[in-house]
Amino acid sequence: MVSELFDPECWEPTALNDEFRDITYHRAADSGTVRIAFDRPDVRNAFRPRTIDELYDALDHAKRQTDVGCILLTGNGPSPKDGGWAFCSGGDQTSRGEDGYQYDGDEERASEQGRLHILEVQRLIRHVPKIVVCVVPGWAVGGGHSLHVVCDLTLASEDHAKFLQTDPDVASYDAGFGSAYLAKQIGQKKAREVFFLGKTYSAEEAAEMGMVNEVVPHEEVEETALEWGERINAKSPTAMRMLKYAFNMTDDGMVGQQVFAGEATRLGYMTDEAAEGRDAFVEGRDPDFDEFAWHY
Ligand SMILES: CC(C)(COP(=O)(O)OP(=O)(O)OC[C@H]1O[C@@H](n2cnc3c(N)ncnc32)[C@H](O)[C@@H]1OP(=O)(O)O)[C@@H](O)C(=O)NCCC(=O)NCCSC(=O)CCC(=O)c1ccccc1C(=O)O
Repeated sequence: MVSELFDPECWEPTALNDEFRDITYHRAADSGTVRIAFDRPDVRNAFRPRTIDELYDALDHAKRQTDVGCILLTGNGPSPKDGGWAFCSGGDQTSRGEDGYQYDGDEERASEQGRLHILEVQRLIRHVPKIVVCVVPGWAVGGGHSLHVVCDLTLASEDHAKFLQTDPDVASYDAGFGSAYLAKQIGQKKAREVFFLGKTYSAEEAAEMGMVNEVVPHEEVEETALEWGERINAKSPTAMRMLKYAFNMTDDGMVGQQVFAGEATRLGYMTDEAAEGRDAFVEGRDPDFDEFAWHY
């Protein structure tokens, strides 16, 4: 069993799925939605360096599927130990060494240095030209909380989802999206409360604060997520991509401008006008742009 909420009839394992140990990676049987899930339920889906490597690889693979418009990011469960549910409880504190999180005991990667590369995953979620939905079936804590913040949308289980920031308890601090971008979502006072008081919020409270889009009964979470995927996939890929980058741009500085502008350039390249510029160069003649309007 992948997860108690996982309906095997709706999903097919991707080619990469068998290579992964810490996550699972499926594609919807009849729509352009993929499901990437933390698969360490006995430790509330805490991530170690290997987990992050696999997550990055799955997201990067999903990015390159041109018939996929929606990525669901979730956590498998419940825990076989105590029945607890989690999306993700952040960095695995037992893997934490002096210079980051260690590949200890991971025979394939043991020689590498400590890592802090969940931020690379955050940036990929931010820039992937698809809509990323965080599907929260239980705890979203620490670095797991920050992941939900950076996703485009969040759907939460009414019964088990709980939101908590423990970063300062373990002397960690996500000073980027996890905190500053959270403040854009729920306001400065509330974001400071999340970090400085470390309260636990229910799914309903998180929705009222503006960091969760919708709360549904636990057993309906994945069904609803798949419905969201279908809604997303029915829309114009170009419009959705440009909108995502437009939403990002005001907070992402020059990188936000670069990503949006890159897509504008792609659209420009698709025109006859751009073809004339390219062809003129290749044919060794001056370009003739006379037939192209100076649009206003
Ligand atoms: C998540 C809890 C609130 C759940 O509480 P509860 O339901 O009572 O369950 P427990 O009995 O506590 O836990 C069950 C079981 O899981 C183990 N476990 C839980 N979380 C972790 C964890 N994060 N690491 C390791 N193990 C974990 C727990 O020990 C139990 O094991 P047993 O053997 O069964 O006893 C609660 O568990 C909790 O508070 N967990 C800790 C949450 C936490 O502090 N997370 C780390 C925050 S810091 C972080 O995430 C790093 C952020 C980060 O990645 C980053 C930030 C900035 C720059 C770079 C980076 C980066 O790249 O790393």
